[in-house]
Amino acid sequence: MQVAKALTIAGSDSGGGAGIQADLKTFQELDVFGMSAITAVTAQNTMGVHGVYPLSIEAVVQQIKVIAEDLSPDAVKTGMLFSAELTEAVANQIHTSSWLKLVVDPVMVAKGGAPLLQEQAVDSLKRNLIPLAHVITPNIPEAEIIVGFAIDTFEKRKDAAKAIFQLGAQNVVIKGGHGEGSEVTDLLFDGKEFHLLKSMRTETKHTHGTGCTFAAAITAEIAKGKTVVDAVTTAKAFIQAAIEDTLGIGSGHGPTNHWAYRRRGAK
Ligand SMILES: Nc1ncnc2c1ncn2[C@@H]1O[C@H](COP(=O)(O)OP(=O)(O)O)[C@@H](O)[C@H]1O
Ligand SMILES: Cc1ncc(COP(=O)(O)O)c(N)n1
Repeated sequence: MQVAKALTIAGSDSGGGAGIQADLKTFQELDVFGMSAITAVTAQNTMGVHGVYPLSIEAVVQQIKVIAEDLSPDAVKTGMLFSAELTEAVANQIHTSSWLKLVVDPVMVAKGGAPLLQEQAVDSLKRNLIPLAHVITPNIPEAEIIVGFAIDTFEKRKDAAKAIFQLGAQNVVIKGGHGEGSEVTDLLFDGKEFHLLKSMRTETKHTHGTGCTFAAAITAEIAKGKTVVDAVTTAKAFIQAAIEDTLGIGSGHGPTNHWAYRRRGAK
């Protein structure tokens, strides 16, 4: 039996909707064996981030090294990296392990506003990690921080995708959750062409972990050998189902429904 394997290098969300937990649930739903290297533990629920406890560089590097020695992932995803030092150490390990199928979700701020990446780490992200990315998936505020200009029109979004491509990412997906209108459009730039992925916008407050889940679904599909366009298309359907079939749990911004895509028989 051929088993596709994916590794997530990210933060733990005790509330289970984002971070490592969202990634592993998504990998499993898409028939991919999931592995994790935890960068930070967060005390989090649907009301917000109540504590952030980064792990030591040594602890993070060792998790990645032992996976590299034994389990060779077919694709790797990064999420919350918290500091410049952790970002650089993770990038070094990915480079040393020659992991080419890398999906970078440049997590910066939680939906409730808590910082998950220190400001001084943005430089390290741009210098060390983005050049290794096969796919990068910023939301609009993250893309603005990376490129340093405001994205207030669709043309500017295209300019931002080109600018991030120039930093070395081979495929750039600028997600549209933070845009406006009755549709949500994600924009994929592969260096040559722009691809638009559209869905109806669901009016809901339960969008905790949408970015993590979307990037994890891309990673799972790439681990199975799918092209980037196909992987992003499946990921868009996966997250749309997860948002539409809401679980409605927690009193704040609740998690998405990681079962929804499979239960719909969409797989
Ligand atoms: N209200 C919504 N309705 C439908 N799809 C959404 C909605 N919000 C986000 N999405 C989708 O979820 C994914 C994550 O988008 P976004 O919210 O922009 O990222 P992040 O969680 O990083 O802020 C994207 O594929 C986007 O199209
Ligand atoms: C540990 C961790 N990682 C990432 C996010 C971002 O979540 P979102 O996908 O909602 O932007 C989070 N809230 N917690």
